[in-house]
Amino acid sequence: MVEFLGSNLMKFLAYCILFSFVTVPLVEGRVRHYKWEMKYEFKSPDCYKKLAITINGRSPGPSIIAQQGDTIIVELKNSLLTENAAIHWHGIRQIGTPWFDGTEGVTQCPILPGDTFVYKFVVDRPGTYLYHAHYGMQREAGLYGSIRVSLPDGESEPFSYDYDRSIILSDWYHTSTYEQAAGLSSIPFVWVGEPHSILIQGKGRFNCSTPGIEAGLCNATNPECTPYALTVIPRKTYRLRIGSLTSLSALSFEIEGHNMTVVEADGQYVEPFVVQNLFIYSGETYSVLIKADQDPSRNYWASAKVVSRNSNTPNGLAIFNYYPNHPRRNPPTVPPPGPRWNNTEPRFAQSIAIKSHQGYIHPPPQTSDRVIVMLNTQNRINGNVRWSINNVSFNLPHTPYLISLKHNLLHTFDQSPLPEGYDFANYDIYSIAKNVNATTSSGIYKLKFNTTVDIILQNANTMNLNNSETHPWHLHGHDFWVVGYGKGKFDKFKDPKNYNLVNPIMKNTVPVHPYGWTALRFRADNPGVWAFHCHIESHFFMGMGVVFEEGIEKLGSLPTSIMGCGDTKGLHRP
Ligand SMILES: O=C1O[C@H]([C@@H](O)CO)C(O)=C1O
Repeated sequence: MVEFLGSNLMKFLAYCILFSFVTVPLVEGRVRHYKWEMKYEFKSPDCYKKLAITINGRSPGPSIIAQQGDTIIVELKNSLLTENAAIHWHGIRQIGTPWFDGTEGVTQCPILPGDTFVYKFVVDRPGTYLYHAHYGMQREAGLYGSIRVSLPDGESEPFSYDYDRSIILSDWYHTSTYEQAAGLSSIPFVWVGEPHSILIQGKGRFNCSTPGIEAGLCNATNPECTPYALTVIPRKTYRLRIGSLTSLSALSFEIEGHNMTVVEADGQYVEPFVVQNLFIYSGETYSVLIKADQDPSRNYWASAKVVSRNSNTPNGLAIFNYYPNHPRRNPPTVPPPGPRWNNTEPRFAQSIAIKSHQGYIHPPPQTSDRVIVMLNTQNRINGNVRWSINNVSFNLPHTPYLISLKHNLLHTFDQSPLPEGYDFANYDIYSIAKNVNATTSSGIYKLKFNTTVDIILQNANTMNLNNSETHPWHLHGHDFWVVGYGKGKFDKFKDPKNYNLVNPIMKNTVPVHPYGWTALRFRADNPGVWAFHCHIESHFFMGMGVVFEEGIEKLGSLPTSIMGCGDTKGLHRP
């Protein structure tokens, strides 16, 4: 009897174990441990020598290559000698770890020179993500890299390819972070201007014969500025993961003679669509499939051109290299000129074309609990040029919100609520900004936990005649559904009726086009404090952002490693 029971019990247990394996795949992944050191080093990414911030000697820094469910540990040593730092993991939602979002002033104190800070978080979804500095304007100095998260073993994607490659597009200035930041906060205002070069995977080419360039600073034969070569085997299909971490520029990317099929955006599968050139804004990532199906006896140009601004920056060039041609052999053709900078139509069209992949639709909630309209304007406040949301320009406090809110240090930031909208009836978005009564604030939007929030980003004219810019807005801690784009002034009665609530794409960064509006919907379901801002580095520096708080009461105690600055001094020593 005992024997009988025993053997059946064994069978039952074996069945349970087997069953649990079948229905609940093991999601717990590996731990991937990185040891990084940030330093200033002289680099010549576009042949011109300049101080750059490197990670382990490189800019772009090392890639994080992981699998869904892995835990990433980055031991980050700040060897910048005299400068603080922080790194944001862009597109990683930090569920349960809001303190490791890496946003200085919002989720942590800066990492002091000489200190090592340990970031630890789970990459819970497959896709293409980024990391970059989130302190002052350090991203401009080259502190960034890419994160690639693959599917768990045995799972497949809704498309196929032979090889997987990643590139980062960026823009590059010969002025330093300090010259830029000081100029932006000076009276009179000194604008950062257009970048000197566009870099493709950290390589560009400045014309060393430009008049006024000091001898010895620019060397056209420096191997550091050899164009990046993407080597391909004829007839194979490549998945190219493209991320933009420009400081300012909106780009159009293309590979001469090759179509690109867009399959992923910001970590979400999209219904595939074919483009000749891809518009990409700072903070966005895309995966495109490219078949190496052209004449294999030569190389082709890959080109990134500035759009949306009347820029004199030369196009960034790389070489799409057909093996076995030499990777440094220039293509026999003139690089493609790219689209006209001021034609917004194809950019709107691309935005509207992106839909969630049919097999991967996460439908949005059909209604929202709160609508916040955000009018984006450029203003002058006390003589400074600033950007404002509903006439309020954002000021980052010295004590990070996450710590202030959790430890009731409420005197550290403005407590008055921020405006939910703007008096649209009386605001002319086509005229030079007239809202002279703009103010600054470090106030935040408190969102009720587990509610659905709509944000309407409304663009307008800047302080210059006939000028409205493109702003890529990035939300930390969430993906949002992009439920609508429009031209002109948003109509709160008419436009919501045309929202796409069937198959909208989810993203973490989205453009608001010149004189247009973009509508987003998200669930406030991730306890923490999250920045939402224009990803143009100078614009965020000039106040173009807001902060959301949700569910903070659900968080346990904060790690003491994020403390030490402002009014948190003393909190970090128990
Ligand atoms: O914020 C900005 O300031 C300048 C210009 O509007 C003022 O000189 C510009 O092009 C921006 O994007």
